[in-house]
Amino acid sequence: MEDQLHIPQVKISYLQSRDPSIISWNRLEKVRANLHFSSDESTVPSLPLPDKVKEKHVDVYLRIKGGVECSDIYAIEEEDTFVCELPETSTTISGNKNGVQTAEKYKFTKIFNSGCTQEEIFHATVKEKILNFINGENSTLMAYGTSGSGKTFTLVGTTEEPGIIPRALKYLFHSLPTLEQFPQAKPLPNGNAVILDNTQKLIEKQQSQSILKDLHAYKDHLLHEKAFSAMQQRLSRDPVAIVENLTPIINIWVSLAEIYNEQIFDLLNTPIKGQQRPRLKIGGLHNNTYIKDLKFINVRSGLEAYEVLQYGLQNRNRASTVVNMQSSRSHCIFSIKLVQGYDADNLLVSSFNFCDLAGSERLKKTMNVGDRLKESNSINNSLMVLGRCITMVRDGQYKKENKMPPFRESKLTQLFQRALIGKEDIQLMVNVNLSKDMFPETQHTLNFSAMAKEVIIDQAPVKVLNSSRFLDKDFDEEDTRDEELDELRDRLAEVVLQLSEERQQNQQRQEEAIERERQHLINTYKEIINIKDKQIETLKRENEILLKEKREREKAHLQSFFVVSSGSESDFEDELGVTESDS
Ligand SMILES: Nc1ncnc2c1ncn2[C@@H]1O[C@H](COP(=O)(O)OP(=O)(O)OP(=O)(O)O)[C@@H](O)[C@H]1O
Repeated sequence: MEDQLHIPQVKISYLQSRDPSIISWNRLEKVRANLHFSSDESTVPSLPLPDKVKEKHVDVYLRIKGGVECSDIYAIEEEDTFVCELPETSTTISGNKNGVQTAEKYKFTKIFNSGCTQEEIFHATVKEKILNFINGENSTLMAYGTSGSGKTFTLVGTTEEPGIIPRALKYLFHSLPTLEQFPQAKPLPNGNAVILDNTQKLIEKQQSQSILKDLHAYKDHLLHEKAFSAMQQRLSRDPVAIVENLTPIINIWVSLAEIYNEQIFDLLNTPIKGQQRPRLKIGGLHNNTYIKDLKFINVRSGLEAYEVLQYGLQNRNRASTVVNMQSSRSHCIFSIKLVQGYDADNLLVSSFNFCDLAGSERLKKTMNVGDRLKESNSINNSLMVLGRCITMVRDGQYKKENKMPPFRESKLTQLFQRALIGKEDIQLMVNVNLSKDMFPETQHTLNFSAMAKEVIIDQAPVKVLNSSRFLDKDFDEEDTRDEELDELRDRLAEVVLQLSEERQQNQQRQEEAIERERQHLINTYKEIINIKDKQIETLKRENEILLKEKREREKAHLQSFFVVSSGSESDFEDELGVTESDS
């Protein structure tokens, strides 16, 4: 049985964008770097290839939010073990629920206490990865945590305390020589690159200049510029990496995308006035998923890249919620692409993705309604899918379970599936707020990170020196099929949404009609009751008159009878007084 499971069964997925090396989850096919040299190899100096990376686990860091009072149920042992005392009713990750007070231990690559500076965090996490990036390795850093736990602060930071991204940009550009005025090669979304002709060079230059010009019109632009130059000065004493064997072509490009309510938008694409920002689709190509039509902007310095980031961030969906005044309502992906090489046939593209995930939220706590509630549902759902994918990848690696993680159930996991299965370098920055009232959220976050920490990265980084022969046209057929599937899927989602909206509207209409009918009946019955009340009043009055008349008649009758029998009217009056009071 065991042996049968190990027979590779490579099935071509027509749901593109699944990594073809995924055969089953207990077996990840080993794919070795695939280098394409079309010209005489002896005349082309080869690009540096990293050594085969030893099997290792995903790096998971824990950052404890500063400026909040920490609950005393938490403790840090050494620099990598986080201890959490669980109340009797809690369930541990190992499934314990025995009514005994237990403590759960969580291992991290490193724990950053609330007093750690942004600089310390950068040095311990991303700095080394930047060198791997220059060597052609892809890398992803994801910031995960509940809303308000400090994800954006860790990645982007503030003008006084710049985060990992501006520091990474500074470090990257200082490790490279001064870049050419005009870009020579541009990355394609599908992972390849093309050499630009003179006209294209001009167009690309204009694109980046127009974005920078737009940004310079913002009033707080100067603040960013000052903060970045202040930071550059502060870091100028830091050792700068010496990178050898750099190629004649070196270009850096950046992009910024957001996944908002399961729709992808290009934050560097300013829509024409009055129009909505277009929705982008996911494309798939062999072992690569990418965002189609995402704009990449050429940058020549850390400052330029940082400015482009700031430009895009102004367009990000943010809103004030109960837990965070400036809550990010979307997952945001800032990508840096490095294109290096010699000529059209020898280009290498590496990417570094920084992913600022939207924070998970407890709906009860956030008390969100309307748009905020819709966003919360979408955020929580995609994070749940991320958790399920990580758990299933980990179970596949350890328990040899043969299940396909549900990558396609959310745009986020679809885009990062290659990194999530451990075939590319991925780091997770887990942000927690250890205040007492955040206990359930913190425990959930810790359990998530424990799963992620166990995922094995078992693949040497794949390097592909592309040839222009392998550009778009070769993949047209696959792309078209993908596009058709994407369109069908989108159409289906739209129809489902439309149906559910119509059902809701119908229900609302029905409820309104019932309410109207109810009100009508109430009013009708009220009127009937009014009329009846009036009739009763009239009857009462008539009855009283009749009674009075009758009494008058009887009185007259008695009077005449008395006069006839006794002869005195006054005697009758006296007698009547007695008679009336008696009666
Ligand atoms: N380590 C820290 N030290 C000081 N202030 C912090 C720290 N972490 C976060 N903050 C502050 O807390 C607030 C919320 O942080 P941030 O916006 O980064 O949270 P987030 O996790 O990105 O939230 P969301 O998911 O809702 O966008 C910000 O004002 C930020 O400056």
